[in-house]
This record gives sequence, C-alpha cells and structure tokens, in this order.
Amino acid sequence: MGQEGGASGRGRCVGRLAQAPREEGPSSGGQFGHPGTVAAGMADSAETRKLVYLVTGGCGFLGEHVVRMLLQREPRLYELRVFDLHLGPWLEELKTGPVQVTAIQGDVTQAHEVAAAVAGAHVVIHTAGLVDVFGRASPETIYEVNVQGTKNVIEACVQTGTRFLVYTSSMEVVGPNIKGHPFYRGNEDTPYEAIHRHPYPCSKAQAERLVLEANGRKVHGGLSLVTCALRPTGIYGEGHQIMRDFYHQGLRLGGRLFRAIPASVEHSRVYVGNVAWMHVLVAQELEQRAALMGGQVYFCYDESPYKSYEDFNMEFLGPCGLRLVDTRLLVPYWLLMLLATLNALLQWLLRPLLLYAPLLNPYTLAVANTTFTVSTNKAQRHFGYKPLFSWEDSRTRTIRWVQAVEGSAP
Ligand SMILES: NC(=O)C1=CN([C@@H]2O[C@H](COP(=O)(O)OP(=O)(O)OC[C@H]3O[C@@H](n4cnc5c(N)ncnc54)[C@H](O)[C@@H]3O)[C@@H](O)[C@H]2O)C=CC1
Ligand SMILES: C[C@@H](CO)CCC[C@@H](C)[C@H]1CC[C@H]2[C@@H]3[C@H](O)CC4=CC(=O)CC[C@]4(C)[C@H]3CC[C@]12C
Repeated sequence: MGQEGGASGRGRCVGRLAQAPREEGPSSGGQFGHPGTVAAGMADSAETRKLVYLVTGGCGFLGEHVVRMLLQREPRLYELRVFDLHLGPWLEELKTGPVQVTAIQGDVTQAHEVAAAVAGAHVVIHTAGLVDVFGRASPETIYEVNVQGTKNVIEACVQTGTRFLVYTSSMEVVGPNIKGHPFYRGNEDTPYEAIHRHPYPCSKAQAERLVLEANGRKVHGGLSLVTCALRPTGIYGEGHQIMRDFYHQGLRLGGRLFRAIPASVEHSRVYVGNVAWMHVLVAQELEQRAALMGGQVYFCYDESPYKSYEDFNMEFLGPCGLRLVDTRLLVPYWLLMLLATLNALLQWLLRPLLLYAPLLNPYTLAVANTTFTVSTNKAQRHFGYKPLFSWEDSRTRTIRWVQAVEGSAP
C-alpha cells in the first residue's frame, strides 16, 4: 500500500489534484442511543414541522431511499423537494402525507434551475450524479454532471443562504487506484495512493474536494456553510440495477453465473437503507455538531460481510435460483483482461453506430479484482450512527426485491 495519499481524500486523479482536510475536533464517543429513537419519539405536530429539505437525484436508486427515509425519520420536515432529471411516478403516492412533497424536474448542470430549487431550503442532500463506469456517457458529460453540477449546488447554497450541505461521494474517491493496490480494512485516515484515470472516480474526487473546501464559506445572510461528504462502498438493495442485470444474465445462461474473480478478493458493500439512514442522520446532526462534522468525510458502512463482488451477489441471487460456477481455471485472469480490452475496443469502434457498453471492461475488471474493504467507526463516534438494518434484514429485503423483479424485462 502506498503512502502518498490518504483515505481522508488526499489523492489525485492523473492531472488533477484532490485534497480534503483531515479529521479535527474531539470524538463525541458513543454516548448516543439508537439513532432512530430520537427522531421517531418527537411529536408529529404541525408546530414541529418547519424544515425544508432538498434531495437532488431524489428519484435515483439511493435518492429514492433517502426521500422515503426522510419522510419516515425526520419529524421536523415541512417540505421535501425532490429534484431530478427524470421524476419517478412513485412520487405521486407520497404527496398525500403530512409533508409537502414537491417534485422538481431539473438538471444540476443548469445553475438557475438548481438555485431556484435550493432557495429557501434548510438542508440540501446532493445525491445526483452520473454513475457510469461502463462508457455509456462521455467523460465531458460525467464531469459536467458530477463536478459542474456540484459547483452549482454549492453556489446556490451560498447565494440563497442555505447552510447545510450533505454530499454523496463514493469509496471510488479513494480507490481502488490505477495500480490495483489493496485497501484492506481501511478507515478515513488510512494512507493510500488515491490515483485515478477513469472519469467517474476523478469527477467524484473533484466534486468531493469542492464540497469540503466550501465548508465555512459565508452564505447569504452572513452565516457559515457546513458541509460534509459520505463515501458509500458498493451499494446494494432494492432498486440496484447492476444486481438486476446480473440476475437476468444468469437467467439467460440457464441459471448459472460464472465466477471470474478469485473469492479471496474482498469488497465492502453497504445496504441502501443504511446509506440513506446515514444521510438523514448527518443532515439532522450537522447543525448541532458543525464544528466536529463540518468538512469531514465518512465512509458508509454496516454489518454486511466482506466478500468478493460475485460471492456477495450470490447471497441474493443464490436464493433466487442462480448458482455460481467456478470457471477461473478455464478463464485465467489474462484472458479476462483480453476480453475486457476487446470490449473496450469494440465500444470505441462501434460508437458511431451504436452504444456497446458491457459490464466487463478494463476498469470494472480492475475494480472487481482489487480488495477494497472498510473498517471504521467514525460515523458512530461523530454522530451516533448505527446501522438501522441488520445484515439479515438487508439480505432478506434484497432477496425479496430480486424475487419480485423475476420475470420482469431485462
Ligand atoms: N451505486 C453505488 O454503488 C454508489 C453510488 N454512489 C453515489 O451515489 C449517488 C447516487 O447513485 P445511484 O443512486 O447509484 O445512481 P442513480 O443513477 O440511480 O441515481 C442518480 C440520480 O441522479 C439523477 N441525475 C443524473 N444526472 C442528473 C442531472 N444532470 N440533473 C439532475 N439529476 C440528475 C438521475 O436521474 C438519477 O435519478 C451518486 O452520486 C453516486 O456517485 C456512491 C457510491 C456507490
Ligand atoms: C468482472 C465481472 C465478472 O462477473 C464483474 C464486474 C463487476 C463490476 C461491474 C462491479 C465490480 C465493482 C463495482 C463497483 C464498486 O462497487 C464501486 C462503485 C462505486 C460507485 O460509486 C459507483 C459504482 C461502482 C463503481 C461499482 C460499479 C460496478 C463494479 C465495477
């Protein structure tokens, strides 16, 4: 493991520098009860409902869970603004509850649309992003959405006087790096050479740096902006598109998936409900703990076991009737690399005619083939986070969801 960077974000994209402040302030030390109980115990009256939240990307995989979690766990919520390029029809059913749910179809790359959505919000949870490691979008588009979009959100907060900004970053900001160094049971301060070439991790790293640097900026009205960034590892759960893709691929292959990655390569994964809960909790605690939490990064973690990407997916796909066939002896790593490179070449050749974007490419192979596991309690120490969903719950919920998508179109 290299010593140049750090999981605190001090890494670099090739040609771009990403830097984040180190943790400061005392630990608040495990003095909290169960995180849900404080919010759930508060009176649900019109008087207590005065906060306006904005969730960007609120119709995405994670965003929808954040939106639903806020409605369940933030009793002070008066209005919830859901901002997304594509609004989901499920939003309609949320409009009948006690909270005013405002659906805003908008684009984070358009500063005026973002400013209009942010104006008057107390808290912004910025989850919108272009998650593309398959070459579907151009690098320019990825930067435009992930970096310029984040700049627009920050500037909107500053201009309109919004003080609290929670940013959904990613473990990819740290690694795995281009050298394939393992990150084993690391935390936010573990030294790691965070060097990337791919536009997705580079854009997330740049955006995260902007968010952290904005902490302490004066917003309209003279108060200070308080920001922090959450870094989920690979998220799974209801709505996880890649899990659905693997499931349908398995069905097409007669109920089999083929192991390509050694079982010894471990990944941390985190259940979407726990990631959403962490966002809600951070948003709730930022004001009281601004000095401690402002400008900080937190990995998102829970009790999900460390496993290889494929073995972990089998925790859900296995009970749905798929099995993992070990073909690693037949398909050695060099052959996989060759296939991945071929896929990249085909993508480039076919680009003028059609979009060819398979799951396997040199980047996804490198990520899947590099150990990246997180072991930290920083979120618990700083704001009392404990996973809301146990591993058993997370697993059961995800299996039920995969079973429900059974038979649906790939
Ligand atoms: N899926 C994962 O395993 C991980 C995701 N993340 C981060 O979590 C966030 C959410 O990711 P997912 O829910 O997985 O992705 P997603 O693609 O399901 O959700 C992203 C949402 O952002 C919206 N969006 C995209 N471009 C937009 C634009 N220009 N203006 C407004 N909205 C726009 C999309 O319509 C979508 O609803 C992203 O920032 C991603 O980088 C971080 C770590 C892991
Ligand atoms: C070699 C293939 C044979 O089955 C398996 C390919 C799996 C890949 C598609 C995934 C392996 C690791 C995933 C990434 C990881 O979980 C970290 C991520 C964080 C994010 O912020 C966005 C998604 C992702 C990059 C995720 C994408 C899919 C994998 C590369």
